[in-house]
Amino acid sequence: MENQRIAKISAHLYPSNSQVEDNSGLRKENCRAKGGAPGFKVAILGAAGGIGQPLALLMKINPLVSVLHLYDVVNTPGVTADIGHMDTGAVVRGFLGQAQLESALSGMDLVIIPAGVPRKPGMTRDDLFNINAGIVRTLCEGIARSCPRAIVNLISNPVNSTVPIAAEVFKKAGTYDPKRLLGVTTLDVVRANTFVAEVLGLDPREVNVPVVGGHSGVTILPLLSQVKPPSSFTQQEIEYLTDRIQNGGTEVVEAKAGAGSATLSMAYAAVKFADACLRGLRGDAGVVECAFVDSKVTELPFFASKVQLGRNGAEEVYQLGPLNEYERVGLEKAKKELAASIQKGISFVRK
Ligand SMILES: NC(=O)c1ccc[n+]([C@@H]2O[C@H](COP(=O)([O-])OP(=O)(O)OC[C@H]3O[C@@H](n4cnc5c(N)ncnc54)[C@H](O)[C@@H]3O)[C@@H](O)[C@H]2O)c1
Ligand SMILES: O=C(O)C[C@H](O)C(=O)O
Repeated sequence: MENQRIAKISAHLYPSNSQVEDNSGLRKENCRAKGGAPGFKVAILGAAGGIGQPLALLMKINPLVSVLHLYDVVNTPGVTADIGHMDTGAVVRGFLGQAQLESALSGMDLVIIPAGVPRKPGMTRDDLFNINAGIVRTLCEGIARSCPRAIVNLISNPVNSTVPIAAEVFKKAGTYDPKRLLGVTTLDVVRANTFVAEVLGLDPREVNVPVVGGHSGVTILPLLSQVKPPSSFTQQEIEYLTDRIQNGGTEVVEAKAGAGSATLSMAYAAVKFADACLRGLRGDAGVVECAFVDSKVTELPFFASKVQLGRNGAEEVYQLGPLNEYERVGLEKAKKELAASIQKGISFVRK
């Protein structure tokens, strides 16, 4: 019933998914456009949300994007109308509700997923599992049907479990390509760069901190011994920075006091990562970012580390490099928690 109502509203709002208004009498097919500009086709699932809206805005500005599909179960007509008026290259189309998921996904090169509920103070990311696991499963089933070769950037929490869920869905459908599924941990790197730069008195744009493991509490493992430019830290600085990076998400959740979690810095991080994926797809050399991927770096089936992005997604997953004693202890803690979260995701689909 609800789906029918949404489909009806949507058909009215998007008669041909044209950017040209019907009420002028001028229809898309009567315009002089010769087809899309060169570039990649990108879909955002959860595009009307706190992350989705600024992410859509930033992707509309990205010169590598020719077509931008905005999908959500609410509010995409308004977001699409608004963003569609920006005089940048990408053509924007909106899709509302499950009935339009297939159209939203068909032909996409990159799918970014920030759909799902965010934390409130006092919650862990794992507390989101019960709601977000089902959302991610449904969306990934759609990807397996409509764009099985797309690169997938998964943002929805808990990332340590939603990436294994997505992998299981794709395996079930026979479409799993481990290189094409990437859990987005860029916000941890963005935060680490910011906090380390502050301590060292540097410009954050000059700093690069590898952050490995996963995306929750102790699974977020900054490798301060590998910071670029090479830097040394006191033990007090190491403990302060590790704690702040691991709890950066909670810092924002508490500051927002019930109004959600990081959205603006996350949209920035998501675009940074998506842009790297698109440059990789284009064939640029030397595009390296941290991401939570199918991995043989540890005994765990998934792990975040530096990956080389190319025409096929995560083409090379890099080893961790030399760790100091503090980082080795942190790695053991991270692996213990990660193992349980990964298994929880796998069991959700296999049960
Ligand atoms: N990976 C990271 O670093 C990171 C950072 C910040 C937030 N997150 C996570 O991202 C998710 C979204 O956060 P937010 O602040 O944008 O939340 P939000 O509630 O503001 O937006 C979520 C959007 O998802 C939509 N949605 C719900 N079910 C859907 C479905 N089945 N299909 C499509 N869309 C659906 C909602 O309608 C809403 O518009 C949360 O799970 C949050 O924890 C991850
Ligand atoms: O902390 C959260 O719940 C959202 C996100 O994972 C973050 O790191 O900001």
